[in-house]
Amino acid sequence: MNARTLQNQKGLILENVSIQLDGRTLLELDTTIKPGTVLTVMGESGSGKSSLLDFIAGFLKPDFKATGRVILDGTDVTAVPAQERHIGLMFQSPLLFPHMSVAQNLMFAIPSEIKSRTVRQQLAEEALGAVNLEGFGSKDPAKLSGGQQTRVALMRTLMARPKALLLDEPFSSLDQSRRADVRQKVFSIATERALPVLLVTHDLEDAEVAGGPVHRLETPATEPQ
Ligand SMILES: Nc1ncnc2c1ncn2[C@@H]1O[C@H](COP(=O)(O)OP(=O)(O)OP(=O)(O)O)[C@@H](O)[C@H]1O
Repeated sequence: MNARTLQNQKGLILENVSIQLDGRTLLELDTTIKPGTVLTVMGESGSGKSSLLDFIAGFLKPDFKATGRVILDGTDVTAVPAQERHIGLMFQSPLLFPHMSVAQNLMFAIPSEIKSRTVRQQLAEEALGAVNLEGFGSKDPAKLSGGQQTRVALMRTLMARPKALLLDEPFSSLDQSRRADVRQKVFSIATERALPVLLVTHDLEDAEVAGGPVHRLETPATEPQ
């Protein structure tokens, strides 16, 4: 794809991506995730799901080699440092900072261009309201339930105004009813903000609700040591 064609491409393009480990190809993927749609990636343990996310986010471990390009909203970000890619990540564990209140966790992610403390506080409050956690700002994250922490983590990821979302089993610590709620919230925010989303999950229901294409990674013939 030449530079001029690239400029008009919205969404996340994974162009001829190939990841190798110890001289063997772990996975290959060539796809486009359109704005507001979810690509679900499934695969057995060891098939390379985390490595694929690491590559897209910009921190593939040095033991791996990769070729191909990551193109985000028309810009080739393959060689751009992770912190400048504007890609939001969410993992199985919420990973909230334990020494900060819930509101401080949220405000930490707000871009530094927004300097006004009042505005930052207001954005944090609005974010909590969006996931039905009004009034939780002053709480210690450790005192929240798993589902509440996951909702805060989701909003913290979104506060940074990412251009794409990579979700690595983000709902797996939630019980069934909370899982459905949080999942719905994530997908509706992604649609509202026209974010391309790559979701790694083992749950077929997640894939069904996401409604987008499903890519299955091949199981490695032999588990590398
Ligand atoms: N730092 C590393 N050095 C060498 N090999 C690694 C390293 N990290 C992971 N691997 C191997 O690379 C392969 C792919 O790992 P990866 O974590 O991407 O798979 P995964 O599909 O995410 O697995 P899981 O579902 O168990 O998290 C695995 O076989 C793993 O053992």
